[in-house]
Amino acid sequence: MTETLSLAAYPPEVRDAVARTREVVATLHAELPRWELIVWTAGNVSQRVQVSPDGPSEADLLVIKPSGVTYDQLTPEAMVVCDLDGNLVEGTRSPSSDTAAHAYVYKHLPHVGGVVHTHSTYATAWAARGEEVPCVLTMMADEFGGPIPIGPFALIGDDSIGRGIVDTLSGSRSRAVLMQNHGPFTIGRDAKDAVKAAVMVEEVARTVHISRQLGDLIPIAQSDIDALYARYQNVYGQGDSAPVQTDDTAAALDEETHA
Ligand SMILES: O=C(CO)[C@@H](O)[C@@H](O)COP(=O)(O)O
Repeated sequence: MTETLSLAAYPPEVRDAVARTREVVATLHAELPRWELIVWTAGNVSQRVQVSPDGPSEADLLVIKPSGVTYDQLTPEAMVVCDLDGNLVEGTRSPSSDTAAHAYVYKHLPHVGGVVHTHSTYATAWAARGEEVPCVLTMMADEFGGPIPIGPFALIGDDSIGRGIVDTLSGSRSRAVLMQNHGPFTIGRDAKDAVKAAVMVEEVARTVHISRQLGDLIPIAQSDIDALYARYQNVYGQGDSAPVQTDDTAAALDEETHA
């Protein structure tokens, strides 16, 4: 944590957005124990706060939980606000130890509005082997557009985890990456979308793990993966749950549209 800035330096509409985001991020942290994605304090959720009406920028802020605080204490007031260089903007406690990773993702992937990190059991077991989860379920094609990739081993404390996340996801349609020997990080158009990806990556990691113990996995043809993913982007649900679009997704959709 470096210099402390003040939220008073930001216009009222940003301060209001921070207050709303505190509520969202505090509420979403309760989803991690609810879906059994964490033990003790081993997980965190953040959401971007855009400071310009023109869209996301490196001047944005993020709201994240304080480090090492149990989830029963994570009220909106307990949340911490930082800029994308990790500077504390508002908060009485130290931000999550993964703040630098979250901030790096927001800085380098402007379409990302939410980031989640857990140590969920099955996804982390795949990370311990440095093995990507192959795309053998239609739900994986829907949600992740392919396999769940592995990111490099990286020590916590600087932006190396964030760099590993961005380098891995920039070449993938997946909204989840398994950082080797560490665990899953997920991204989304907002924090709720990233929490959904965290729930789904643990579900598919468990299913594929169990299936592989019982026999050989059957791959899904790439053309079918592409069709399932494109459908999920355009048809599933009420039209408001389409996952965050990466450059690859946008290109795939463009190809699909003009095929
Ligand atoms: O993975 C790690 C530490 O290795 C962290 O994500 C985990 O302990 C949660 O830390 P925070 O309580 O968010 O600082």
